[in-house]
Amino acid sequence: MELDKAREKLIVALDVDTKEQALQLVELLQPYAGMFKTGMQLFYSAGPAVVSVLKERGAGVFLDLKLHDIPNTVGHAAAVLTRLGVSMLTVHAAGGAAMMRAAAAAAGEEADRLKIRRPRVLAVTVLTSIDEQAFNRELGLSGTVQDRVAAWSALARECGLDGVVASAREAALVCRECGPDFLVVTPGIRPAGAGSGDQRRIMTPAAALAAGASHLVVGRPVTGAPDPAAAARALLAEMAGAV
Ligand SMILES: O=C(O)c1cc(=O)[nH]c(=O)n1[C@@H]1O[C@H](COP(=O)(O)O)[C@@H](O)[C@H]1O
Repeated sequence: MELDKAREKLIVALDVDTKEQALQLVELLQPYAGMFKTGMQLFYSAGPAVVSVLKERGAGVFLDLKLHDIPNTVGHAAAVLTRLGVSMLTVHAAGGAAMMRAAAAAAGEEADRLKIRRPRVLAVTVLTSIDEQAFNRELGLSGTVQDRVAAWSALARECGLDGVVASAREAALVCRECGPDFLVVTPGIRPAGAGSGDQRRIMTPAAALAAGASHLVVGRPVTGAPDPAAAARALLAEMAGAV
């Protein structure tokens, strides 16, 4: 794969407290990443304005707030977030079909009203920090993680969502279930030898792409490295060599 194509697939998670820290990372990492993810930590601390600041730098923004509430609340929240002009946003598949439909519809309607590009709405399936044991014993869900991810992916697609967030271990299954245009965004990426931290269902960048992941979300292995730019460069080189 060409480096440019690999870059489009790399999303760096800006899990920091301040706008200044986020901008410092963007400056270092923009040559290597196609998009930057603003999650709860940065958004709750720096506020919605941080999205505009990132966009001014030319960065595509993946706004990962994992909405999970009743359909009416999630629909209105998705409309508000659409106004920020983000490229992607997330809801939890566990919120159910009506909630996912409300999010997709509201994002589409608001984008049409403002004549802006509709953000891609993604369903978070089973968090990558959950292993089979926690899935069965703590969440009280029966069956396997793979089956749950496949079922929630199919439901998300039926509800008009653009893709899912899942571990790369389920990427091939989701591609088979939902087709090549459905996005499979995979966190829990760890280069060989990197510490897994709180992640449980992990994969290397090359293996994730080979399994069919459309985008890789990477945080600490890059942002926590002594030289984040060098870590991102190495990761991108591994991705480019993968398929
Ligand atoms: O929605 C997400 O992005 C997400 C879903 C998931 O199942 N697991 C997961 O780790 N994430 C996010 O992906 C990023 C992973 O960060 P690192 O573990 O530092 O690479 C974090 O920002 C998480 O919030």
